[in-house]
Amino acid sequence: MYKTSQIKEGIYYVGVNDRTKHLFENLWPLPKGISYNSYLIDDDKVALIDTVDVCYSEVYFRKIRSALGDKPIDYLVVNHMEPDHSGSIEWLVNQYPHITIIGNSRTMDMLKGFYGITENILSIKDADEVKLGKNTLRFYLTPMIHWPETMMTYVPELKILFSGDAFGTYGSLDGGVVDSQLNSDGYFDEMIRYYSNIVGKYGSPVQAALGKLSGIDIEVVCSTHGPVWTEKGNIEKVIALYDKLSKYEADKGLVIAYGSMYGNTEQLAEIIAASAAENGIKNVVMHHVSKSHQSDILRDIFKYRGLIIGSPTYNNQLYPGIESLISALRNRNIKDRLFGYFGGFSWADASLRHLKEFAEEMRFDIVCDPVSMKHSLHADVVESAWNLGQIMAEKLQRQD
Ligand SMILES: Cc1cc2nc3c(=O)[nH]c(=O)nc-3n(C[C@H](O)[C@H](O)[C@H](O)COP(=O)(O)O)c2cc1C
Repeated sequence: MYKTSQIKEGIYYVGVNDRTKHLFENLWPLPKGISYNSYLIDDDKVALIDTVDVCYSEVYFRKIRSALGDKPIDYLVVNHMEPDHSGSIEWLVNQYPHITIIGNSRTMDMLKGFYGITENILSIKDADEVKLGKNTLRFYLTPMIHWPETMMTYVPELKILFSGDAFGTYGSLDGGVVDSQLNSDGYFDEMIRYYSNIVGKYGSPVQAALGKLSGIDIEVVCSTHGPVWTEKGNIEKVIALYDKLSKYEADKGLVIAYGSMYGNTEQLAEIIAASAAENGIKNVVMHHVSKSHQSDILRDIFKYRGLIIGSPTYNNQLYPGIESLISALRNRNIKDRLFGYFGGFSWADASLRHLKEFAEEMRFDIVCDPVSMKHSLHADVVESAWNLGQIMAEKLQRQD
């Protein structure tokens, strides 16, 4: 038996915590675990919103049973088909053979492809409604947050939005499920990391979705990962955060991401950072790409407006970790950054050429000429590194 959390009258949390997986999508570290959230609406008709990762089907089923007893489930709403949410669908259909699965046309294609399900399905269109009894399910298609079938489900009577992955965070739910029951401070930084890792490419679809939701009165946000947001300040905060991140707007601060094998490029990075600090930038975050996980570097680049990248020339290319980072930034269409770059070489420079091409392609605002270092730090190189940090700081200060 479980004591299932009630979020509002008749709305139960039946999600699970995963504290064993190391990497989400086998890519992104989970130092504090993750939750897969699913919700049960117990009305005249019973609806389940999303499921959980297949590894947790058993405990999920026990949670549902604790809330519902032998009562059947009428509907499963699939807001998102990614397997961390759809993984228990096949299993659920075996337990509840008469359940009707609600999704949109893109969902149906995936249900068939992933799980061979073609029967007992209800394909809805944008703004369609399904009446449960006291409550109504209204569906909003919000494609490409971050898959094509993604949608959200709103219950107007309770002003609850089941938002899918939007507004989700890494981090398990330790004790409380609802923000008012837990200390939510640490989740906001994890929400930015989650956004930058998973959703970051899709700024325009997020803006379209926010536009669609703007006329809706929302008192509770039930995402598929992390806390349920109920407190007034928090709901505004998470929506504002998504608005800001999806417009690629950022705070005053500087990320210096660099690679270095023997420390020369690293010393250049140190000088640039010291200069930026001396010129008033308190938020300076340095990432050695071989040490910091890309997940954290992306989070900080989404957070801060200033970006300086440094790389030694490596077999006529960029340092591999820098190559990988700029590929991730390209993939996410990161925009509107104040940009500087620096590089080292010993016989024929290539890193600055590659970084220049990257900056121009991304239409970054290049703050000044790059810093080029042959072999090691000489006085003129130190001078131009200091200059780069100073100009970056001055441009960031003007952002106020
Ligand atoms: C595996 C390897 C490949 C390199 N390839 C080049 C190259 O193609 N062109 C070049 O001018 N220098 C090349 N270098 C030299 C480094 O770019 C140069 O020494 C740089 O200053 C090293 O910076 P670091 O001290 O921060 O590691 C290479 C060095 C290594 C170890």
